[in-house]
This record gives sequence, structure tokens and C-alpha cells, in this order.
Amino acid sequence: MSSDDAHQSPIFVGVNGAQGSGKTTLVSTLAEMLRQPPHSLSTIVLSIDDLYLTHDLQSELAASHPSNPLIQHRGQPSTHDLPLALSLLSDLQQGNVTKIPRYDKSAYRGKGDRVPREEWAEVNRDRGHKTEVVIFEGWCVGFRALPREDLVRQWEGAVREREKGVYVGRLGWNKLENVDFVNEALRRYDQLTDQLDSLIHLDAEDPMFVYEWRSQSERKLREIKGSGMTDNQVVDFVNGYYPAYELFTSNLRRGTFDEGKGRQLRLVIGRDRRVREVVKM
Ligand SMILES: Nc1ncnc2c1ncn2[C@@H]1O[C@H](COP(=O)(O)OP(=O)(O)OP(=O)(O)O)[C@@H](O)[C@H]1O
Repeated sequence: MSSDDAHQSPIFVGVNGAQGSGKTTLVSTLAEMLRQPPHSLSTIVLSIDDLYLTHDLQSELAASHPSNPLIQHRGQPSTHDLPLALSLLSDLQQGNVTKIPRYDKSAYRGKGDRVPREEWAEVNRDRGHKTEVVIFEGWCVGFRALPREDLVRQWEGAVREREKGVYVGRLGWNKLENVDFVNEALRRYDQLTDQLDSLIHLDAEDPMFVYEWRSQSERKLREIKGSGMTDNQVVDFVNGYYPAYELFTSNLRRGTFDEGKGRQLRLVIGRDRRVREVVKM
């Protein structure tokens, strides 16, 4: 048997957390720990943000659904390149030499575009050091679509709350067909989620923290680089994502995997991003 035949598939660890919840900090620490003795595991970090559609394909998607504000820019399920993601995961699984896509969020004045392939990093070239752990992070990694009747029930509830003036989220401001489009697109992401061996969920005690966290990072950008979103721009920006947190977080809290205990870790974090509770599921 050749050494390639003996290749063992890497372990795929998903990391889900709202924007600004501390995913990058967690995954870089985790990757570094795994690379060091006594583990000494060849570990790569993959972000779903690097798998967004190219600028051209995103523009086509937006133009083909002009009345859906949720998909006019990158972010929601449907705005990632699933065929690219699936072929990448398959290559990693098989230990093939492959390149890791990269996305530049600053291209096209912040609209973003994929970086040319020649600039992607290559992995698995060295037969003796095949990837053993893949950490796959992103704000929607591990999310599962809702059965349509649940989606409709949640959306109707949000609309009723909005009419009574007690509503704090964003879901109820959207048309059902728009959130339905995202939910149906997410169903296709099962092909990615089903390849995960385990998932770490950074679960904000209150998902509304995301507005504050984003404001903090934009304020820092303004200080360092002289440009960054104002607080009002942050509210508009996060509004575009927020319905997904409302829809898909409770499902994730129940567990993303049907089978196998001990595959999911829920870290409940407070406003200061410190862990308040650890739940092994
Ligand atoms: N455990 C923690 N305790 C306190 N602060 C933290 C913790 N983890 C991260 N932070 C801080 O929170 C901020 C956001 O962290 P980070 O960039 O890791 O989040 P993120 O989820 O990757 O954000 P984004 O989705 O916007 O890329 C950073 O300033 C980081 O230093």
C-alpha cells in the first residue's frame, strides 16, 4: 500500500459565532495549540468568508433577485460558492494537493472579490505533512435550514410583535419570500455541515451584542486607519444579517448533528466575550 493509500481523512472542526464574537481569536489559538507538541498536528484554518461568490457572480445573484435586500451583498447563505467549497473539502478529505481560496473584502470598494488563484496558498504538497485537522470557521457554519412551517411560524410571530411595537429583531421587517430564499439556500449547505466531525458554537447570551461588537471594531478601524463605518452605518449593515441569527440560532442550540453525542461544544459568552457557561452536547 502506498503512503497515499494509507492517508487518513483529517478531522473537520466547525466553529460558529456571530460577527465579532471572537472566532478568529479562538481559531488561531486553537490551531496554534494543535500544531505544538504534544499534539503536533498539521492544522489549517479555513474561513467560509473565503468562499464567497466572485464579484461577478454575486452581482448576477443580486440582479436576478432585485427585490430581496438580504442577498444584494455577500453574507447570507446563497452568497457562497458551494461547488468550490465542496470540491475543496473533498480534496482536503482525500489529502490531495490543493489550494485554499482567498477573498479580498476590500476589493470593489468594499463589495469584495475572490483573489486570483495564483495567490492562494497550497496545502498537502509535502507527503509527509498532510493536513490532519481542518478548522472551518464562519458566522453561519453549522446552521441548519428550518422546516418551512417553522420558518413561516417564526416570521409571522415576528410580524405580530412588530405590529404590537414590542419587536426588537429584524426578521419581521422582511418579506417572507426573502427569508424563505435564504432558508432554502441554507438547505444546500447541509452538504458542508455533514462533513464536520464536530462543532464549537460561540453562543452570545444576547445576539443583539453583535451590533455593539461591530461598532467597537469599526471604531478601532477609524482610529487606526482613519476610515470605518459610523454607528448608524453599522446598524444598517448588521440589519442585513440579523434575521439569520434570529432564525437559525435556536436550532444550533439544540445541536446541529442528528447522531453522535459529544460532537458539539456550546460556549455561552457574555457581552465582554468571556465564557459564562460550557455545554457539552
Ligand atoms: N475571549 C475573549 N475575551 C475578551 N475579548 C476577546 C475574546 N475573544 C476575542 N476578543 C476580542 O474581541 C474582538 C473580536 O474578536 P475576533 O476578531 O476574534 O472576532 P470574530 O468573530 O473573528 O470577528 P469577525 O466575524 O468580525 O471576523 C477582538 O478585539 C478580540 O481581541
